[in-house]
Amino acid sequence: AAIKDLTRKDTHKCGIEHAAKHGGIYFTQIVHLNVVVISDPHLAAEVLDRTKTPHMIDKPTEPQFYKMMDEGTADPPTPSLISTTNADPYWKIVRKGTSRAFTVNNLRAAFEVSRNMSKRLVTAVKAYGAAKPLDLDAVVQNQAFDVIGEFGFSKDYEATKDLWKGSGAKACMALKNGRMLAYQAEKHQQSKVSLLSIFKDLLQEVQARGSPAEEDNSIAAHLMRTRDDKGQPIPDVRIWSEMYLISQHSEVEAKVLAELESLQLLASPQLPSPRPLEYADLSKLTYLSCCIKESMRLYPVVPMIFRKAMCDQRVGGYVIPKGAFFIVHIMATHSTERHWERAADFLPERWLDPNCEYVRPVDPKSRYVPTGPADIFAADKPGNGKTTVNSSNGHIVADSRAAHRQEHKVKRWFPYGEGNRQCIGMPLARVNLQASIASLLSTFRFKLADEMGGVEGVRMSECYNITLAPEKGLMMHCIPRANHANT
Ligand code: HEM
Repeated sequence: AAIKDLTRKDTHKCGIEHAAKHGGIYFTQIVHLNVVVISDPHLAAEVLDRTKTPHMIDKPTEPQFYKMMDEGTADPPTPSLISTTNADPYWKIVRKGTSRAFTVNNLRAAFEVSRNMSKRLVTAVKAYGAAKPLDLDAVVQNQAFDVIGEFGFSKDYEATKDLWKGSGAKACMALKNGRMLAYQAEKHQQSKVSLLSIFKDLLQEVQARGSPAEEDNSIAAHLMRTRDDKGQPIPDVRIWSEMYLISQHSEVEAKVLAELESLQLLASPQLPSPRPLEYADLSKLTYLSCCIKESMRLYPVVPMIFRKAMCDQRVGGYVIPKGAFFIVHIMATHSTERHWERAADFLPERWLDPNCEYVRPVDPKSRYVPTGPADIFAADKPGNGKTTVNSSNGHIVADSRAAHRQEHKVKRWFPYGEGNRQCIGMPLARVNLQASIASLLSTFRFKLADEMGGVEGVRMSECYNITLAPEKGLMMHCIPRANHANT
């Protein structure tokens, strides 16, 4: 069944279906790989535990996991920041260097870039008109591509200017296609060549600029400044779900609009040009922020992440042998009935509770208890998760961290991952999501195109290519609010 699952375009849904049947941890075999799939938040926390991951659990290097990504970004294929192992000293150096670009101080600059690119997108979508449906998934990716290009590398790709024919839009498309998995290998091969040339050109351009100025805070500048331990320089992201979900829930949309209107940010026939969005507005858009979190719960952009056991592991009372793989199934964790009330429903209000992202500590049901069928590796099963294996001598030792975790908050929502490999671009992604969605929603009303086949059709078109997206785009009519009453 696992091979059949793997060739499904919506292979992410298999993990959700199996988790519903087998629970928060189950074993499967994918080709010849032993894989443990996890969707219980406590067990996910154990696997992604920052103190454990550096040496006991690491990124897998087997070609089944990141080959496509590494091939598309370097020739010869080289592990990128996302696929390097913790054990590789290069990862630590690049992570440290790159993270300097994402400081809180730099977020204002990120907001400026995001606002400018959102403005451009609004202009391009207006010019396109409301009569023909537009692939909203593609155009918001163009916006994100421009933001990352400008904020990260001081490079304006202009993907948001000419949404389809421009060189930036083509580069963005190559990036999208470059992620294609095994069942679309041919498409991936075609994109690989163009993808490689995009990265090569960008690198040449950045190098040709010479040493970055002191005030230059871009990712490129920080990478150029980064040195390894010998003092040598180092060798040579989407938001479709939010727009869709908000547009499908009129009561939610009404609340978002009321929030935008209260801040004079909503376009209408009476106010065709509302005031521009400011950085300070982001923290006031509370309900919009709830909508974004709820969308990322139901449609996490990265539905699963991968790890490998570097030595025997004890997870949730099971002994997982060295060499086994973990899939931490973010999407299944986000949608399990065991941990979420009305898990399948889009309910932004739940996020008004500041503790919504954590497992309810008082709920005894929320603690994972190992049961029969998933007990594949149960050579030793104390069932309390309070022990672990010492990596240096292989001895089982008391795990004070696990006990500590039980008393502290465990996340049931982690769309950006968790632990030492958590998404480094999270601060930028958060600002850009809020700014771009606020800009689009304040200007347009969105209507799902008939060809999408309604809510059911959208659900059926979900496609997993490392990230999650509707297979043939998200076709929507974008109707300017300035021409129509906001009803
Ligand atoms: C909505 C937007 C985004 C989501 C949901 C997202 C999600 C994720 C997740 C789940 C991981 C962890 C992978 C793992 O643990 O195996 C990750 C890693 C990463 N992300 Fe993002 N990401 C987003 C945007 C961005 C942006 C805008 C950037 C950069 C400009 C970025 C750069 C990275 C990098 C470099 C890593 C690897 C970090 C490492 O392994 O040390 N991401 N992302």
